[in-house]
Parts: sequence; C-alpha cells; structure tokens
Amino acid sequence: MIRIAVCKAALPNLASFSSALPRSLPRTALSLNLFARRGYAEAYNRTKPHMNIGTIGHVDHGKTTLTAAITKVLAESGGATFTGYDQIDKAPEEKARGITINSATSSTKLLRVTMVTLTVLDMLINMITGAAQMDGAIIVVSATDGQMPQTREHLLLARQVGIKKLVVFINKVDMISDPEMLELVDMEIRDLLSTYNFDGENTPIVMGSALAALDGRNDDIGSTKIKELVKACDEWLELPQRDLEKPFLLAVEDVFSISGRGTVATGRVERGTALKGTEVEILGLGDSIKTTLTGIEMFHKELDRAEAGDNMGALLRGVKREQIRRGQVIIEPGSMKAHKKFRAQVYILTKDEGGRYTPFMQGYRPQLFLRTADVTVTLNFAEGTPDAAEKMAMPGDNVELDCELYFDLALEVGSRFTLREANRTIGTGVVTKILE
Ligand SMILES: Nc1nc2c(ncn2[C@@H]2O[C@H](COP(=O)(O)OP(=O)(O)OP(=O)(O)O)[C@@H](O)[C@H]2O)c(=O)[nH]1
Ligand SMILES: [Mg+2]
Repeated sequence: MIRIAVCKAALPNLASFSSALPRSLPRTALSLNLFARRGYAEAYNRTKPHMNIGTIGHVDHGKTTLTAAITKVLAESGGATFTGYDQIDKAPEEKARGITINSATSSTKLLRVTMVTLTVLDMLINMITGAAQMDGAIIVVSATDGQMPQTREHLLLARQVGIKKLVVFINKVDMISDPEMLELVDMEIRDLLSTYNFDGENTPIVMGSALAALDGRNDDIGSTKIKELVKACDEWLELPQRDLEKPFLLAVEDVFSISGRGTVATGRVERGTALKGTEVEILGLGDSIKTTLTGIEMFHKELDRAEAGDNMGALLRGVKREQIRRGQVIIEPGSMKAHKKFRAQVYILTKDEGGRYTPFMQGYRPQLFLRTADVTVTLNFAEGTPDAAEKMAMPGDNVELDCELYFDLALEVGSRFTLREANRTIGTGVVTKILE
C-alpha cells in the first residue's frame, strides 16, 4: 500500500513527461514484442494509418503466446501470416522481420499494422534508447498472479514514453475457476492503471487464454477473445500524432560504409521531414558537421522524402565512416544545439519498479541514455538545494538535478532520458533547463 502511495505522489510530474515522442523505454528482463511501423516494401503504403503496438507485462504472463495467438487468429481471416511461438523471440540477422497484419475488424484505425519481432536484447536496447517507438500497448496480466512488479514497472515506463492509452489482456483464465477471482484482478488492474495516470475506468480489459487461442481450442476464451482484443485496440488506442511540422531530426542508430556510394547512417526520424538533396547537420559527441543528404533509403527502396516515424538510411555526402556514430543526431542545420550541462526533473525508480534498493548522494555517476546515445553523467542536486552535501535521492523520489554529461549531446528543454547502472533502469527524467 505504501509503495503505491509513493508512486502516486510521483505521478503529477511523470504525467508532464508525456507529450510528443518517446526518448527512452525500460530495460526489462522480458521479451517484448513489437508491432512496428516497419515491414515489407510491398506492404508499405503511406496513405494507410499505421500504429506500433507493443506487448508488455510481467515475465511468463504470456506476451509471446499472445503475439503468436494474434497472428494465428488473424491469419484465419487473411489478416496476418501466422508466426509460431518459436519464431517470435528469435534473432533474425537483419534485426527486425515484419509480418503484416491487416486488422480483421471493420475499424478505420488499424488498417495495417506491421508486426516486427526483435530479439530480447535488441528490443531492450531499442526501447531504452527510443530507437523503437510504441504508440500503444497491450499489457498482459496473468489471472493466476494478478499484477506483479514488472506489471507496475512497465506501466510506469509506458507512461513515461508517452503512451496515453493501453489495452489490458488478462491471460490464463483457463486456470481460474472462480469468477470472483477474475473480478478482483479486474478491479486491481483498474486501480493500478489510475495510479499510473491511465484511464482506469474506461480502459478495455479483455479476459481470455492466449494458449487456448493458439492451440485452437475453447473458442469462447480463445479465438473469440483474441478478436475482442484486436477490436478493443482498434477502437480504444489512438493513432499517434507525428511531429511532422517540426525541424528534421534523425537519431543515428547505426553507420555503414557502402562501397561506391559512401556513408549511410540509419535510424528513426524523430520529427520533421527531410527531402533528398537538403542540407543537414550531424550533431553531438564532439564537433558538428554540415553536409548534404544525398540519398534516402527505406525498405530497400530509394525515396525522395522521409518523415517522422520512418526508419531510414541516410546517405551523406563526403562524410567518412568514422566521422559519424551512434548517439549523434542528423538535424536541420542550426535547429538544435548540443550541451553538456542541464537541469532536469528526475524520478528515481523504486526497487519494485526495477530500480535501486538504496539511495544515492551528490556526485553520483550513472549512464544517461538519450535517444540512441549512452553517456556517463554526474548528478548533483540542483543549485540552491539546501544541505545538498548530505542529501540523498531515495528510490521513489522525484528530484531536481543538475546533470553534467561526459560528452555533449543534442538536447533541449523537454528532452527525455533514462538513467541506468549495472543493467538496470534507475531513473527517468526530463530536461527542464539548459545550463551550458
Ligand atoms: N494455462 C495457460 N498457460 C498459458 C497461457 N498463455 C501462456 N501460457 C503459458 O505461460 C508460459 C509463459 O508464456 P509466454 O508467452 O512465454 O510468456 P512471456 O510473457 O512471453 O514470458 P517472457 O518472455 O519469459 O517474459 C508458457 O508456458 C505458456 O505456455 C494461457 O492462456 N493459459
Ligand atoms: Mg516471451
């Protein structure tokens, strides 16, 4: 009870983290499956709305089974290609493999979702760095356990990356004979949703069995419920608003040298649009470079234009392989600056949310993850904080910190980041003031 109260107290600030695009997501000990806006070239069509929906939830609650079940049930109506359980968490060489799902319902929203499965590790890194975005989520909760620490951790972090709505799937109802038990889980999860600033009252909760659907038995708790879940996603989740109007920004994920062509940086367009032939600036982690975007590639096709939400390859004129790296950004020249010092509002995760067990003091140095960058940062209590030298930041606290990065990064007021140490997320923050 007390823990929840602590989280609640932290929420007004967390809510203000939302808005716009995610900069980071949690490290979790789970496999996370993503329905992403990537896919086969022939399936790609800009006029149809796309959505990225991730499955989240506590370990073993049935995320992978559910993903397989969705593809199976939708495959029967021609809306997807069945992807077996074994294939879902596998590591494909190209990192992401698309399975197109045409929503089976008559909805206008999820006309076409491309489901991409990533390895656990890639998924974690992508989520942390914001390279993969989720527009909505299905949170899977096992009816046998009810909410668990990762259920809470994922809700918190989903909120922090700007997910405003999600759909709940209470799984494994085949193992529950007492209907009162299901009512309890329902109530408990609605409470929890409200605690984390989701609409606990109106969020659709579907109860069923992913395994039954996958095995093709007990349709009343199996395939019927999967269809209900897809319909709920269609109706309840909102199409994302892409930051099309803002100046172009691409977070560099990877860099390749293509013989005869030059250097290509790949990554997700966080905002704006870019036309082939425009001037761009490479920013962060040292000197900035001005160059020309000589080519745009997506799904092995040459395009003239890329926009927010796209994953693109950027061919850059006269830039050597070693002049650009992961963690930098490619922007409209002059639209942003790189900084080392800033003030931030930071929420320190509790141990139940996967965070630290112990407080930390002034001068603490974790890793800061911002978009695709990962840089050591020194944390001090904001200038003017009374008794800063003795003060401690406790798990569950919301603190104002002055942050000093080891390398400069492209950031601005509103930029969001994650703090990590020894493979765990210990805090999430938002930049409130540039200091230097
Ligand atoms: N009885 C029952 N078992 C289920 C159901 N759904 C999944 N399971 C079982 O629960 C176990 C965990 O399911 P997964 O789909 O691997 O769970 P997960 O959330 O992907 O687990 P991690 O990736 O390890 O976090 C497996 O043994 C599944 O067969 C269900 O509806 N009923
Ligand atoms: Mg799994």
